[in-house]
Amino acid sequence: MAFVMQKRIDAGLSRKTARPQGRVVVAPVCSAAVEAPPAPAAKPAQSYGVFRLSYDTQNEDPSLTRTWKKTIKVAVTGASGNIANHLLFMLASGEVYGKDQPIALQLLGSERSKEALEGVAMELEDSLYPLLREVSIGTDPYEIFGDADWALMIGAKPRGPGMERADLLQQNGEIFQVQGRALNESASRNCKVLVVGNPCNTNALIAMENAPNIPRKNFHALTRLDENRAKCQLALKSGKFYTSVSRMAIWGNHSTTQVPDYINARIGGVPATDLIRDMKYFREEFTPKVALRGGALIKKWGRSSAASTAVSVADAIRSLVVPTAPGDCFSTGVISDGNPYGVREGLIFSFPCRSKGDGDYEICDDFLVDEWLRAKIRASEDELQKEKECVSHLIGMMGGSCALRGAADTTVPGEN
Ligand SMILES: NC(=O)c1ccc[n+]([C@@H]2O[C@H](COP(=O)([O-])OP(=O)(O)OC[C@H]3O[C@@H](n4cnc5c(N)ncnc54)[C@H](O)[C@@H]3O)[C@@H](O)[C@H]2O)c1
Repeated sequence: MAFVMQKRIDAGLSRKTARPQGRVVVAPVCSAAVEAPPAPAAKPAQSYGVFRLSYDTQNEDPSLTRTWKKTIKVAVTGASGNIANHLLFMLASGEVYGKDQPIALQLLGSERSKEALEGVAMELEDSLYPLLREVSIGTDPYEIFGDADWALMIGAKPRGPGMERADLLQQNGEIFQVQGRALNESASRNCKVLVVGNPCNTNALIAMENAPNIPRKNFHALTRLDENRAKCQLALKSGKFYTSVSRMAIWGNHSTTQVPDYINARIGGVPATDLIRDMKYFREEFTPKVALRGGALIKKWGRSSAASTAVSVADAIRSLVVPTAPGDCFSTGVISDGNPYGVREGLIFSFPCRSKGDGDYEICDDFLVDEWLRAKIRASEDELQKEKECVSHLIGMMGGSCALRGAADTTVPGEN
């Protein structure tokens, strides 16, 4: 049921006093800020700039606010980075969660990006998005994840010169261990978590294993960009516009071992393999074109694919809050526990999924897996198992050794 959101002013204090815990500065109706009494638990992040001001939706255009839902809190890490620079404005505009969904953005940056983060908040202020009701910024994940309904984990360090993927796993794994613990402590118990920062599958695994208070099912790694790229390639090859491509699954890791599944894909409702009768193309061209697309883009433009990644994050979220069309699927990296395809349990693995639009999902169980596909899936699964062993010390597992040292680099070109 929709209801009118309201920031009521009682006894001269803003809604922030409604939160029992935390030491917060509150803004009285018409005078300078006063301090609320200190409380024991972790303090919530303070609102930024214009977002400290009070509002009352009863004074706003009722045709706009009448049907609004309760505000959701969305935490975004790496908020001053390239991907977030596109994504935040999509989130605030309502095109991701809906035009009736007010939103609070809680933005996490690193110590180095503090000033830039303030710049991002200023741009959000100046954009005057009606649905954007609160913005807070900070560098403490315990604060920024406070009560978050969604955590979009984009922030990660880039690979330094000469670093192997195994080093990146270690470096960024430590970030996701800390942030997983913070999610566990501070976020909503049903927080949905989408990890973008690479290596995203294993980072999501680390965050999940460090956040036992949040259901394992709620953790996702972004493979939607790969799905979107695969749809585009099938459109280019078939001569049919990309809106006609469905059931385009990505299996496995977000790396060059990913498996874009042409066997189950459809174009205009017809199996892609009926329309494109060219197995050599599928096996030798299609798969590498999808996996290497980011590198091709950098060669042309000198920039990484931040905009299309942001769009794919928006798509990934929408896939969970809007029901999946009958017979279709979307790809997302999720916990493999209990999957119907015999993939080893305990990995964050990309599967074809569907959703009723309630934030939850199920893994589709009706995808055909032939011998070729199975071998490819197995290779990606093996890689993820090795990645897991490389970070065993970050997820409370005993005795893993890192077999990826000196291995071929499978990071998607154009990404760290
Ligand atoms: N899964 C995918 O499909 C996909 C696609 C593209 C990029 N990526 C990955 O997304 C990540 C971000 O890409 P980008 O282009 O936005 O990079 P970027 O370097 O522009 O931004 C990253 C931001 O993260 C911040 N950061 C670093 N450590 C942090 C921490 N501990 N907490 C919070 N913030 C922190 C940095 O200060 C920086 O502002 C990279 O790891 C990249 O490889 C994933």
